Amino acid sequence: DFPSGYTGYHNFQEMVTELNQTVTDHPNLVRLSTIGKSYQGRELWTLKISDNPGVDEAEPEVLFTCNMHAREHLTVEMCLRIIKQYTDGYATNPTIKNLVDTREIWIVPMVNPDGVEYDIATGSFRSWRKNRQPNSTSTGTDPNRNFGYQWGCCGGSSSSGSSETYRGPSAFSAPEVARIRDFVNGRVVGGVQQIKTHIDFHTYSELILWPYGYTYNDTAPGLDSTQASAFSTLGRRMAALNGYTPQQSSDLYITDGTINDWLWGVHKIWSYTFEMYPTGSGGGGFYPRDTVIATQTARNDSAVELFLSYSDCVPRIISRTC
Ligand SMILES: CC(C)C[C@H](NS(N)(=O)=O)C(=O)O
Ligand SMILES: [Zn+2]
Repeated sequence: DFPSGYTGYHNFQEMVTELNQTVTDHPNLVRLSTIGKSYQGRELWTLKISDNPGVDEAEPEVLFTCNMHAREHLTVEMCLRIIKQYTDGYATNPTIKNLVDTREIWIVPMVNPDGVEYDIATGSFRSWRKNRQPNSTSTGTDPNRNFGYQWGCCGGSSSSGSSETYRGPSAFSAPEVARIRDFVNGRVVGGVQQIKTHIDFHTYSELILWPYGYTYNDTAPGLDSTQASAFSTLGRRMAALNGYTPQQSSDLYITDGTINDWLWGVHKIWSYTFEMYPTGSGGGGFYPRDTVIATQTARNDSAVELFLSYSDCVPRIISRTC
């Protein structure tokens, strides 16, 4: 489990307990489901938040994913913060009520539960990143290099099984990644993808990132200048609220097979990565103590609210129609 100084973080079971409590507290606002299992058989729990959550209403859908990388434990806390804000806040905050009434919000708080449990299993952190799936030479596929858009195209991942950015033997070879693929593909209803926007929470560096990651070019097939402008405008507006640095993903470094590139490249979902606190190893790097959880998750409240407000039509932020 988490060592002392870190017991405020949620391990897999504590996260599940929190989800079950949310269902108990807000039965009319949430539905708990699983999109399948991790490599080692842990459920990939998914919470839907909306009015009439048992009904697929004709409302824009929003996806939040967290803890894809095992050691990035602050991110499961971010997904739990969003769950708390948009359920506990429903009765008292009219802005939150309106967003919940007019959107369907999907949250996957722990995309990589096997990696999370491995990282904390000995009581000392192991700096684990990947999933726990064996490969030909080592263990672990990087889920954020295993998605099937421009997979392995561009030097933004590794073919070596021991690498931290091992892309896997083929796209979607990681069960956790294949389950996200299946869930998102399943949200195509009547030929129309219902999910309009997505944020993938990572740590660290305090950045807001948008596609593409596989190329340095601002525009590329499937991403024109108007779309690039909408991505950057919303990214900059959110960064003004949380103090992160906004930039195209590849300005950080080239990556291929990421969730952001697949969600946009294949589904035209406006997909971002938030790299949370700290900016550098001075703040504890991947392992800030649990005393930062409350402030560093609440820090994103207004950015998430703005994001949800534009989730029906992101181009509206540059005065375009959908
Ligand atoms: C989303 C990309 C561009 C950055 C991310 N950085 S992290 N969270 O793994 O350190 C990653 O390498 O997957
Ligand atoms: Zn990460």
